[in-house]
Amino acid sequence: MDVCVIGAGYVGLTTSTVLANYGHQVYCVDKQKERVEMLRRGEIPIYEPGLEEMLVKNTKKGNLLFTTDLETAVNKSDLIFIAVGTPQDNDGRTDLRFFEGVTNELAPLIDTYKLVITKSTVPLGTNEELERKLIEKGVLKENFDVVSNPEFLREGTAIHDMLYPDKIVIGVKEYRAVQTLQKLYRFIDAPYIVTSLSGAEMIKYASNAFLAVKISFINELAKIADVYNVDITDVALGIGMDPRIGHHFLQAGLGYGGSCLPKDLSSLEHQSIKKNITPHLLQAAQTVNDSIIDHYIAKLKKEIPDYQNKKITVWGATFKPNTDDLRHSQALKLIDRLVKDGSQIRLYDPIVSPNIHNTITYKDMYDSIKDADILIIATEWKQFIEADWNKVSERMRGDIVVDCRNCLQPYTLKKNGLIYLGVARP
Ligand SMILES: NC(=O)C1=CN([C@@H]2O[C@H](COP(=O)(O)OP(=O)(O)OC[C@H]3O[C@@H](n4cnc5c(N)ncnc54)[C@H](O)[C@@H]3O)[C@@H](O)[C@H]2O)C=CC1
Ligand SMILES: O=C(O)[C@H]1O[C@H](OP(=O)(O)OP(=O)(O)OC[C@H]2O[C@@H](n3ccc(=O)[nH]c3=O)[C@H](O)[C@@H]2O)[C@H](O)[C@@H](O)[C@@H]1O
Repeated sequence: MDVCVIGAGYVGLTTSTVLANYGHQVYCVDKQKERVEMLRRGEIPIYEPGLEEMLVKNTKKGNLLFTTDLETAVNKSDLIFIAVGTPQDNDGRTDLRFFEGVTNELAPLIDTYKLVITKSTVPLGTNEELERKLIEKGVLKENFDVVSNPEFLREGTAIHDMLYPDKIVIGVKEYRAVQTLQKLYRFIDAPYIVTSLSGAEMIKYASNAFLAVKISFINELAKIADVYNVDITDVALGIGMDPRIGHHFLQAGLGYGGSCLPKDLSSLEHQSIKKNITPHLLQAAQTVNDSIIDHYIAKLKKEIPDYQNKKITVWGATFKPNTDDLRHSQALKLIDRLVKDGSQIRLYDPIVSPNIHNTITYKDMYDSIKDADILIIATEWKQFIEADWNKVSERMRGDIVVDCRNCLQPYTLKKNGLIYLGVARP
């Protein structure tokens, strides 16, 4: 099938590459000229394991073309995916600027039948509104169907998640659209959940909200466990054995960040308030997440009252491992807070070198800890979990390692003469 994908971000690039890899002809459109030129050269603007190789292979085969020319891409395609960003505005609502921009650009280009598929995460009612606007702008009703097909991939495992999803959610008004999508996704073996346009929109928000609530739940329990000298990892293991609870998303730590969980939870909160429903649980999850940095700074202060005068090294800047995404990174929030308190920070991250006031970034992990008094692990990259702790101990001046992600083995550190401070791990 001939497919146009609008937006060459994490979702647009993964969708385009996977569809091209399984035999479809894909035109991936982005309005950023430099990004398109980079992609044409086979360079990828994001870090996503495995994506570059698959992208380059399909670009060379001619299955995957990058362009800024929306008109040609739409003319050549039967299916149009919208995968542009839907960020958070200053009040925490969804900023639909890019999505509405696409609606306006698409309307004059649709003069034969197209399936318009929304991959972007959009508030309830947005796809109904998209249909209404296209008709209002002169597109004939018989020339298109709108489909809501939200994406559930995680950064860092995007290709795997797209190829092996636990379900494919399709919100439709016309059943014929379901058959077309089943043909498109014939290489994916997953159950289909077919629902209304807003039903699909809500499944997406509900998923991210549930994950955020689950993380805040374990983080709140970690605070309680800490004061009772209980190891929170034992508690997570214990409750996770119950299949009704499950082990996933029970890792206590610095809290959730990234480009989606925080913004989608906040958006759902606003969508709810707009209809006069107070979303107590959603608000509580955000309150817990917002409190974590302060909580652990207070803990650090208790252990080391003059921590501002110490040499602190932070390992990890991205919002989680295996991505270069710094959006809403809790690690960056922690660094920001330490800098505000007067500390000079030395930072090492395996992928990014962000330019942060009063922070020196290092290219080598072990150089970054030379003469450090305190080492803080803010993101659980594999390199940190597998670090040579004897070397760390020799390089550091002090002996304190703060594991904000509970990703290290306390015993290994203690064996190497280091003091381990985890999250509720006595
Ligand atoms: N990042 C992720 O892991 C996931 C994101 N989502 C959702 O997917 C959507 C996209 O997210 P990301 O890929 O992270 O976004 P992104 O911000 O990384 O990329 C969006 C791209 O769209 C382009 N764009 C904006 N307006 C355009 C226009 N009018 N024409 C052509 N290109 C345009 C931008 O230049 C940018 O390259 C969001 O709604 C997000 O909530 C859903 C699941 C996973
Ligand atoms: O809508 C989206 O964009 C995506 O948002 C999340 O994916 P992602 O943001 O890539 O990252 P996650 O793996 O969900 O992690 C989110 C945050 O939660 C934190 N986390 C995760 C799990 C856990 O147990 N504890 C915890 O603190 C991570 O460190 C990270 O900061 C969802 O997991 C995806 O299903 C969804 O498609």
